[in-house]
Amino acid sequence: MKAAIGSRNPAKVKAVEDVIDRHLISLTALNAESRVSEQPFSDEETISGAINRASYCVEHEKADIGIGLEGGVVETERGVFVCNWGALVTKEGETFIAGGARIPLPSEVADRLLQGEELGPIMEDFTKKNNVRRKEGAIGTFTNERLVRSEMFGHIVKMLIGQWEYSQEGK
Ligand SMILES: O=P(O)(O)OP(=O)(O)OP(=O)(O)OC[C@H]1O[C@@H](n2cnc3c(O)ncnc32)[C@H](O)[C@@H]1O
Ligand SMILES: [Mg+2]
Repeated sequence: MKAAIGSRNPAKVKAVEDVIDRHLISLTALNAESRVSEQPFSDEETISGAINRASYCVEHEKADIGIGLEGGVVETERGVFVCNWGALVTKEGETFIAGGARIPLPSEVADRLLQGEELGPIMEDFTKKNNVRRKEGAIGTFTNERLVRSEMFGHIVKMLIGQWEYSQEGK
């Protein structure tokens, strides 16, 4: 069984490596097109990005299962929240989706997002650290690293693989 993850971001690749059984499933990581904005601004756009990445893996990498993980933000009456979505697409054409933990962003960060900046660079400025998005992520920074980006994506991957396994039972 061949799986592919549609990103080379270590926070995303680690999430999949931590969950799948590498004895049963081989894993390739590739930069898949999300075909949404660099900074998705709604659940729907973020879900589309995740599905597009997962489908790209099945089409271009001939994977049995493609996994797409996408980060975005959503504007609510209680502020701008980080949102994260994952999709698993099978070569048979089934699609499973799952959403991740979300927290509100501080107003300094939210204001810059609303002015059109991307969360990745904003986080580097805010923390004075490089590559936050490839490491702890915004979710890690603002939870005092009690929940880092790879673990948050790991929850999503568990929910994706679990739904796919459940659908296989009795087949
Ligand atoms: O290489 P890819 O897979 O694209 O990984 P990415 O870090 O760019 O992640 P996404 O494209 O899924 O995220 C969309 C945007 O939101 C930013 N972003 C999302 N979550 C973040 C986080 O937890 N910390 C920092 N930046 C984040 C990211 O830098 C992008 O600008
Ligand atoms: Mg990106």
